[in-house]
Amino acid sequence: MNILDKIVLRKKEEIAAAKALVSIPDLENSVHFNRTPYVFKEFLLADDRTGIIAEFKRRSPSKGLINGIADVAEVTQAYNAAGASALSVLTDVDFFGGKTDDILAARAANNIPILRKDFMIDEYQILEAKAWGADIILLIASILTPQQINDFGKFAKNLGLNVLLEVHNLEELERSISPNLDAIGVNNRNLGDFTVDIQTSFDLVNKIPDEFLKISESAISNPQTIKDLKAAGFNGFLIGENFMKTDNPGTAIKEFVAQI
Ligand SMILES: O=C(O)c1ccccc1NCC(=O)[C@H](O)[C@H](O)COP(=O)(O)O
Repeated sequence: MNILDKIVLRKKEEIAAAKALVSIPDLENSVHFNRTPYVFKEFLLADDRTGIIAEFKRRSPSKGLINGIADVAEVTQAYNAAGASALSVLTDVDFFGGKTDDILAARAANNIPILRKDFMIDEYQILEAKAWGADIILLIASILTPQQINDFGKFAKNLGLNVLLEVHNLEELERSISPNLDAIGVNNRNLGDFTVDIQTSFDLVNKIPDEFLKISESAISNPQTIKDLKAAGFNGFLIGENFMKTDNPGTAIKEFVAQI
């Protein structure tokens, strides 16, 4: 069984446990549920923002422990102050060391969009994202059918959330495009074998219809790469490990931004 299959299998158990603990009416009555989410596009294209979606990531299947001590409010505030257009907060517990409280803490500390970064396979998770104060959800093409992408996208849009679709190749892109999406991200990491190649983004950028925001995801560590991706047509750049692996992710993003 590959890692994605393992993640999805465990995710089903995680969702069943969450449903038993917190009902849908409880989610709908939570403090953030009725707030109007930020519009992702406005922050991604703003002149005073960098296009960087800065990720809070403690660990990953490919790298193991990345940062066991960083404080989510402190780091995300520093990302925001450095000009991040949005924050990505991993909420997967077992494989990425995420917590529900991470989104709540990031929400309380910041006034820019937050992506709930997780493996979304059930509408319940979209309701959770809204209840926790997220603005954007991720739909990963390799674990969803085109019908699920369309339906989950519609469900999220009806809640006012922004929707980011993640693809890794042309076949996933072509079968997954739906009107219920705001942005399409090209993941430079192959989630099956963890190999990374920025060329994946350059190969796919012109295949993404211009009505969608274009995001390059993963394995970005060089400021020159941002310049090259921008020139190729990308609007956004999802970066996690490059900042989180340092002793001070806030300083790392500041120094990175000074060079783009
Ligand atoms: O990062 C992993 O090892 C990973 C493994 C399996 C599924 C997803 C994975 N990562 C999720 C991501 O998309 C990245 O956290 C995100 O794009 C940031 O990437 P990076 O800048 O390389 O940390």
